Amino acid sequence: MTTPAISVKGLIKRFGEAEVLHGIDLDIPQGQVTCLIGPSGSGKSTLLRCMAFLEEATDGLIFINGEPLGFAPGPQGKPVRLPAARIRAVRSQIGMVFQQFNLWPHMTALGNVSEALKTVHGVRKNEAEERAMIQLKKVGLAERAGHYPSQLSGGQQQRVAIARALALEPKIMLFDEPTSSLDPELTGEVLNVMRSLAADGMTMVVVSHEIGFAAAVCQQIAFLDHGKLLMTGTPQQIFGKPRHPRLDQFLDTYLDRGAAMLV
Ligand SMILES: Nc1ncnc2c1ncn2[C@@H]1O[C@H](COP(=O)(O)OP(=O)(O)OP(=O)(O)O)[C@@H](O)[C@H]1O
Repeated sequence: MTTPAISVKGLIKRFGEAEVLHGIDLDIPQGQVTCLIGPSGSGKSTLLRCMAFLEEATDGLIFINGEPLGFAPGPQGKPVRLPAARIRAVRSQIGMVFQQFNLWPHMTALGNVSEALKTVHGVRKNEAEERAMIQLKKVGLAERAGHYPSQLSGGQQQRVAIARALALEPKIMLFDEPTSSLDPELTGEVLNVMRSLAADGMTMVVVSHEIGFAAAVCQQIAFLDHGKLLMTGTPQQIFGKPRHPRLDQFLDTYLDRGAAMLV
């Protein structure tokens, strides 16, 4: 069997006294798109952020392409923290895109995409800009390379943010509500870029309220509710009838946002 791109085992996350993830087990298959859906506050972003080691798990383990992320199994079964260099190496396989684009306002699109290649990876300016242009082409923004964020629409800014993540050549891309701050027209252009990444075989995990996108593009849907993974399956298994009553309740809330097609 192929090693999952990400394997989450018994993940528990507490913020102080509050436990928000209660023991999650989830495999993210290679080359597929997995969508995390669920009501607000169910723990989707926290789970995604743990997968990127932006949050440390309180307990449990996460493996990226078979390698432990952050913590490895210790002698008494207790997770043991790995050295920072090891964490960085495993983490570098992951690219992340957030709801807020967080572009540097004083840099052009090309500057934003090439910056980390130069400063973090020590790539020479010319090569970094060549590689950045390849990614800007991929997201359909080659002709906007010289524009500053203030001269770009929200959708274009998010596409630059995607290109910036792709420039570091991740094996896995995580998206945390990438279209939530965009109006429907601009949402479509970002989802199209994500569709084409999926068609290229990129492993992706997407937290999204775009149920239509989840149904059409994802091979796996994971439904979270109150910090528990209630169901995992294909869109047909998850959205087909009869449905879990909690899922029906959740979909009812989102009917005006693309889920009507599922009913
Ligand atoms: N840094 C934090 N400190 C304390 N509590 C947090 C923190 N981050 C998240 N939480 C809590 O964890 C729970 C899960 O939050 P999370 O953002 O993961 O949910 P979500 O499903 O992504 O919600 P939404 O769809 O609204 O973004 C919530 O109760 C939230 O208040």
